[in-house]
Parts: sequence; structure tokens; C-alpha cells
Amino acid sequence: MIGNVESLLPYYRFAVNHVAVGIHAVDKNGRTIIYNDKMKAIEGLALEDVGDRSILELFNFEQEESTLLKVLQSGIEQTNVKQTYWNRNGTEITTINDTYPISENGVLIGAIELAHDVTALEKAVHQPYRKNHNSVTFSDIVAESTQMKAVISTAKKATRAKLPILLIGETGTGKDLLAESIHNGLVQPTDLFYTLFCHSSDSDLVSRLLDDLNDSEQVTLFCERIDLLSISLQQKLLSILVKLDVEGHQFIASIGDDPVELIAKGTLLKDLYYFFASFTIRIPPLRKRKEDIIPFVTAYLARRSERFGYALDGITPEVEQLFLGYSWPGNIRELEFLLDETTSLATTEAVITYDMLPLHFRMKSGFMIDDPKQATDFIVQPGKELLPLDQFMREAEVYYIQKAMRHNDENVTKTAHALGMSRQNLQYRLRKMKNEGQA
Ligand SMILES: Nc1ncnc2c1ncn2[C@@H]1O[C@H](COP(=O)(O)OP(=O)(O)OP(=O)(O)O)[C@@H](O)[C@H]1O
Repeated sequence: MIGNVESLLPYYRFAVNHVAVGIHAVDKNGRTIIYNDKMKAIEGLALEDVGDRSILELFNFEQEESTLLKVLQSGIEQTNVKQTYWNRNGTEITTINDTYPISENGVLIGAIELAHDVTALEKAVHQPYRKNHNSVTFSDIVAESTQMKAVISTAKKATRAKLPILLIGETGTGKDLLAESIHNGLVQPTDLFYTLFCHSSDSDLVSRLLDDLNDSEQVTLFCERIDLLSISLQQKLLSILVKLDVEGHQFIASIGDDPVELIAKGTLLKDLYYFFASFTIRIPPLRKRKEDIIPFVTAYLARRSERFGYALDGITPEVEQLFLGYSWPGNIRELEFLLDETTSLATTEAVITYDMLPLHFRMKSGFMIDDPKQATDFIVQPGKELLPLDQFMREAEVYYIQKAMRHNDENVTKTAHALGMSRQNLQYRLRKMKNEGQA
């Protein structure tokens, strides 16, 4: 250090308040002693607010969730910890924190937290393509399977055809993404991409269409999920489309099921279907193109680590097998949400393991194995003799209880609660497993 501490104080003060990292230091009683400008900006508080109060009073988190307090109590540093909480103004904050104990002459005197604000990034990654990028293109679409490659190649032809386009696919298969990519790839570009969200309960939305679309502009009108509009609104939409149908506009619509079935059920107006049906693209559900699952996971993790600098860059073979076996009724959207949920809890892990997956998914993926052959393979292995049922059930019970205990940090009370049994009952089974050498 050059110069004495006193003369350096103004420099330290300046540095602390201009650095882009939130700094919060507390003394050994948990009282705030440093709270810099960036931290105020992150947490929406002022030093006067922080003054004499302890951390617990200021924020709505439980004692065990405050890393500053944990470090103060344990004396052990905690780095790369992600925290999402609501401050006293009710604002949601997500930070990645490094928290260190501060000691002098071997005695713990306080703790300091360095917080990187990732609130905005966290929100942005939720809808990674559509909300983030101004301009989604075909290269943003994961398409490893032959079916998806065919979809992209047909969609590219549609950019030249100057015909209305109908996108057919289950929820979450990527119809919106494809519509935007088509718009951005149009050989004769339009001025505006306008989405008509047909699942809004606002019945005026169709009426407003004519006012919203300015005569002078050429528009790509994407009518999202026309099958969710009432038949009378579909009639109204068709009459507007016919009026608008002049050279230069591009019309795209999407539906969530087979059009013949929708028409038969009375949820899709035949004439509206004919208006769009000149160029039809079917996006298959994810369970029919499993080759896209792992590439999507890889692309998702790469994008995330690029943004946050996380180490998480893969999944274990066990998770891969589970993902490939599951039927994904919510398609890519369901996979994306699952990855959001799993990675938002990750801290320093390098790969996603089975134990990191949310319990609801582990439960349901156990029952919703898509391929019955694969489901059988877990239990009935070729070339192996079948176990008697009661032995199989005993082994399954041991396996399930061990997993449940691990998931609940070996806490008997929590595990018993999660398994819907009494503490005594679980303790009895654990003792029995131990005596039989299974735990
Ligand atoms: N092939 C893909 N590659 C990358 N991301 C995808 C792909 N398919 C879907 N997604 C992502 O999955 C999410 C759901 O996609 P999208 O909203 O386009 O589905 P959709 O078929 O329009 O669903 P809905 O019918 O419910 O509106 C989006 O975040 C989208 O970016």
C-alpha cells in the first residue's frame, strides 16, 4: 500500500461508491458499516434506511437465506451464491454474491458481501429468443432432427411464396418463433411484425385490428392461435383479413391441433382455415423428434454461461436418459421452463445432476416415460432373471427412501413429511434398512 491509510480514505470512498459491484459490510453484530451506491441501486434502499437496523429487519428473507448472516455465523466464505428476494419496496432482486468473513488478528470482526446484479439478465433469459433478440432468425431455432430440418426448409420456401401461411403444432413447439423467423427472412420484407394474440379475453382486439394497422405500412400479421377465438370472432377476423388482403401484407396464423379435427369439433371456422391454408407447415411435437432435446439443452446452457459466466455446461447421462425418455407434453417450452428452474438454483455445479431436478419433474418423469420399451428397460433388463414382486418392491422402497432423504439433506422430519408418513414410521424403515445393510 502506498501512503498512509488516512490519506487514502477519499480514494477508497470514491472507489467503493463508483465500482459496479454492490458492497455491503456488517460488523460482528450484523450492523451495517458499509453500504455502497451500487448496493443502494440494487436493493432500492438508502443508507438512512440501512443505518441501525439488522439485515433481518430490512429484507424479507428467512434467517438461513441471508449469506451475510451465514458467513458471520460460520466464519466460512461463500462464493457464487445466487439470491432472489424481495426488498422492502417489494421489488424482486436477483444477485450473484461472494461473501467473505473479515478477521483481524485471527478474530472474526464482521463480514462483507460483494453482489453482482443479474436481475435484468435473469428476466431476459426467461424467454431467451423472443424477448431478447430484436430479430429472431432461422439460425436461432434448434433443428437437429430431420423433421425440424424439413420444417425450416419449408419455412424458407414460404419466405418467397407471398402466400398466407398456417403453422400447425402443439403448444410450445415453437410456432411463434418460426413466425418471427419467417417475417425476418421475407424476401420482400414488410415494415412491421404485428401479433394478434387470439387467447386474450379482450373481445375488442379483433375490432381494433383495422385501426392499428396503418394503411401506409406493409405488415406481417401473425394471428396467434386462431383456434382459441370464438367462432363469431373468427368470422369477424376473416372479414377484416379479406379487406386487408392487398398486395404487400404477409399473413401468418397458428393453430394448436390438426385442422380437420378442429373444424370437426367446431372450434375452427372452415373458411378462416382456407384463407390461411395455402402454405401449411406442421411442427411435430418434441416427443417425435427427440434428437432436438439434447442440442436444445446444450444451446440453452451455452447461452446461459455466456451471459452469467456460469460453469454449468452439461447434464449427466442419467438426466440425459430421463430427458430422452420423457414425453414432454409442453414441448420445448416445458423443457425451457425446467432448465430455468433447475439452473436458477445452481451455484457452483458443473453439470445438471438428477438430484438438481425439481421434485415435481422427477416424480412425473418417472411415470410419463414416453417409450414403453424404454420404461421396461429400467425394470426388466434383457438377459436378467425377473425378481419376485415382493423383492422388487422392497428394493424400490429402499431406492426411493434413500433418494428422498438425500433430496431433503438427510432430514428425517422433512423427508417423512414429503413422503406423507409419520416420522416414527420413516425412522423404523431407516433402522430396518440399516440393519439389513442397505443404508
Ligand atoms: N426449436 C426451437 N429452438 C429454440 N427454442 C425454441 C424452439 N422451439 C421453441 N423454442 C422456445 O420455446 C418457447 C415456446 O415457443 P413458442 O412460444 O414459439 O411456442 P408456440 O408453439 O408458439 O406455443 P403456443 O401455441 O403455446 O403459443 C419459446 O421460448 C421459444 O423460444
